[in-house]
Parts: sequence; structure tokens; C-alpha cells
Amino acid sequence: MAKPTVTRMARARIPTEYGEFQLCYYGNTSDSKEHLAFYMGEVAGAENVVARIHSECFTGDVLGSRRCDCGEQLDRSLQLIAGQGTGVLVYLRQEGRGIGLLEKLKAYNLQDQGYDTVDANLLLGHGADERDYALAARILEDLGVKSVRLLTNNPLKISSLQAEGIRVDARFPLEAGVHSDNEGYLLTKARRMDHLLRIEPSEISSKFNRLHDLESAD
Ligand SMILES: Nc1nc2c(ncn2[C@@H]2O[C@H](COP(=O)(O)OP(=O)(O)OP(=O)(O)O)[C@@H](O)[C@H]2O)c(=O)[nH]1
Ligand SMILES: [Zn+2]
Repeated sequence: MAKPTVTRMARARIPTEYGEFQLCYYGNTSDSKEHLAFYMGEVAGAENVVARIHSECFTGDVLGSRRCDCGEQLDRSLQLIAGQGTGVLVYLRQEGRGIGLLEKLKAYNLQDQGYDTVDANLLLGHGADERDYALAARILEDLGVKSVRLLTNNPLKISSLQAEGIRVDARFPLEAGVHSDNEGYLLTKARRMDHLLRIEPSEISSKFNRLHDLESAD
């Protein structure tokens, strides 16, 4: 199969609370989705560029859902990029690890019945993770990024980008706060999806106990 290609169709200046970014809209030859790059500073020709490859999560990114760490990771990534003055966030429209919002909501209902995030996907007839990083690689190339310092906890994301020819100089962890709404999800990512997260259930429970102790002491 031919390698997908991307075409930059428009670029606009987007001022944010973290400073001014440029938003690039990409067309591509493999799907009809609106993949985007949001970058700050001179990334063209640069090495070791702070980069976040973010998969769309409407519930976390837009609604602030506490079921996952996406919203916090998105925010933190923009902060880190702004802190460096240069960097890029590629926003891939791979909602629900590639299964789409409708199927993700069904998966959430299965998780509320006790299945974890991996088994919920499998029960619905999907893979655990159906994402592909070819378009992210083509977008980084189009921007002229020579190598990246990747903001991620997901080793598969690193190896997939490397397999697409992207030079990953380093990984920077992007760990969100752990609380009762996301602890099961984060633990499953660590245990079943090999995410590089330093969490243990006992640690989480004791953190919560301490919180509850504080609250009940008021
Ligand atoms: N199918 C499914 N998708 C989910 C679920 N929770 C979050 N997502 C999606 O997962 C994607 C984010 O992937 P994660 O596994 O959280 O993180 P990652 O991008 O692989 O890794 P990081 O780079 O460390 O953030 C987004 O597209 C979310 O919509 C879930 O329970 N089921
Ligand atoms: Zn999410």
C-alpha cells in the first residue's frame, strides 16, 4: 500500500493563555479527518523539538472528563511547549484510540460494569488500540522537524513514530494526577498497555485515605 501523504491546507495564528501558536490544518490521502498541528516558534529545521502527539478525546479534551488523563495532558503539553518557546502538538483525530466516540461511550458503559479499558474494547469487537502514527510522522516531516523530545508515557507511540522514520531523541513523561475517577484506567494502562506510569493501587488508596482524613478533620 502507498504511504499516506499530507497536505498543509491552511495556517492561522492562535493566541492562547500560554502565548501565540500557529494552527495548521492538514488534508491527507488516507482518511477524511481534520488532523492538525499546533506549534510555537521555529520548528522547521530544528532538532530535539518538544513534541506531543495527542489523540483526540472529546470527553477529556473538551468536556474535562475525569475518566482519563487526556485533558490534563493536553494542557500540560501546551504549557511545556510554551515554556521552551518552541514545540509542536500534533492533534490526531483518533478518538477513542481509533474506535470513535460512539464506540468509546459504549466502552465506558462496559467499564462501569467492571470491564477494564482493554477488555471493553475487545468485547465490542475492536483492537485494544487501533491507532496509527503514519500521519503524525508525515505532519512532523512537513513542518521540517528534524528530531523530537516526545511528551508521552506510551512506549508504543515512541516505537511507532520511530518505525515511521521519526528521530526520537528523548521522552518526557506526562503524568496526570491520580484520583478515584481515573485510577482504574491508569492502572490498566500501566499493567496491560505497558505505559510508563509510576502508580500503585496501594499508593493511590493511601493518598485518598489521607485526603478523606483531611476532609473529615474539618
Ligand atoms: N476505547 C477507549 N479509548 C479511550 C478510553 N479512554 C481514553 N480513550 C482514548 O484514548 C486516547 C488517548 O490514549 P491514552 O491511552 O490515554 O494515552 P496515549 O496517547 O496512548 O499515551 P500518552 O502519550 O502517554 O498520553 C484518546 O483517543 C482517548 O479518546 C477508553 O476507556 N476506551
Ligand atoms: Zn481521554
